[in-house]
Amino acid sequence: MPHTPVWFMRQAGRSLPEYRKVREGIPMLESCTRPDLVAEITLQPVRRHNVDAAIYYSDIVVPLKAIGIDLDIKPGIGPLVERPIRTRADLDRLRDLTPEDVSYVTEAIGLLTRELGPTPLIGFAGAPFTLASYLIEGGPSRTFENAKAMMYGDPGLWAELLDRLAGITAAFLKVQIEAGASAVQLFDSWVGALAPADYRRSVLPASAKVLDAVAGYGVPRIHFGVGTGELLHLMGEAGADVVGVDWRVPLDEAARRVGPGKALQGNLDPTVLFATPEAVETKTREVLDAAAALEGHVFNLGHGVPPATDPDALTRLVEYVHTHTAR
Ligand SMILES: Cc1c2[nH]c(c1CCC(=O)O)Cc1[nH]c(c(CCC(=O)O)c1C)Cc1[nH]c(c(CCC(=O)O)c1C)Cc1[nH]c(c(C)c1CCC(=O)O)C2
Repeated sequence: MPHTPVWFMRQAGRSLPEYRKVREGIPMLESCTRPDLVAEITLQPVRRHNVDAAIYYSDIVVPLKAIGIDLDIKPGIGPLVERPIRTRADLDRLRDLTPEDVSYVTEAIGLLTRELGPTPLIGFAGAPFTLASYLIEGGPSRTFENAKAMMYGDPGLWAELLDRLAGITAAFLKVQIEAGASAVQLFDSWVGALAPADYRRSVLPASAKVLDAVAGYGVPRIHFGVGTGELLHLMGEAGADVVGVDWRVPLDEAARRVGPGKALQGNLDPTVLFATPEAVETKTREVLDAAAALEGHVFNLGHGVPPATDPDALTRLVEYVHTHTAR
């Protein structure tokens, strides 16, 4: 590529008026099962911002819904699970995922790879910890008290739950890759709530199982979480090719923590987008300078695009990264 590649987590979605228009009256999870709508929403930010990759429009809870978990996404709140997973008997509700459960994904990716041409399509899934946090808590949480109660108090049950989720997640990523996704991202958004020793013991084996299950396809595997400064080394150890970094750790320091042999993705603070264009450029320059000596860099925000972002700020940012990293 003649410049540093750039895309944005949550580049599709509420920051775009064209997204709000096509989603009118259609619930989030229903929209994820309609291949024509999925393709259109995935393509919207590619057309508008000239980003270097599309990310498949879906949600981390889609594979759980597909195997029959009773959950919904409430606007402004997030995923809510009717009957949380708390006991060994509850594990029976987490059956394996088959390609037939998510045939709309295969169909949508077929449409997308034809439309996208050479532009890569990034598939994704939620990592076992982050999925478990929603399943056990029953919804979003700041403290993860129920999830941690299981992790600390019943490590056997916890390990079985995470292992089952790893199988579902791996199957879901395989469907996306076999349909044509050219890279995958494993979102462990909330894993920064853990201390390194607990991550190593209670989470790393399940995430490593997912990453290992798709290693043979040869597509780049990105692994991302928020607030993971103290976990970066271990997240690299879990096996990804690219480690996503939030805005709290500069990329040169992140590279020291992750160690050699990996590319990094990130890490502009998303809320910088609410500042003046000059401030966005200054902060972007800082990210690019910190990335100068990396083995590989994919420019991104340190987390998802906030819904209230002015889309023009994102278009300008892509242009800035392209022109200032031109080789
Ligand atoms: C934790 C998490 C979830 N979902 C996801 C994560 C991991 C990424 C992250 O850390 O942000 C992943 C996700 N969800 C969505 C995408 C789309 C692809 C893209 O990045 O452009 C991706 C990659 C669409 C979505 N997922 C959701 C929306 C908004 C729903 C809507 O438009 O009605 C979109 C576009 C809903 C959702 N789903 C989830 C939350 C917290 C929310 C927000 C609730 C709200 O604020 O309304 C769970």
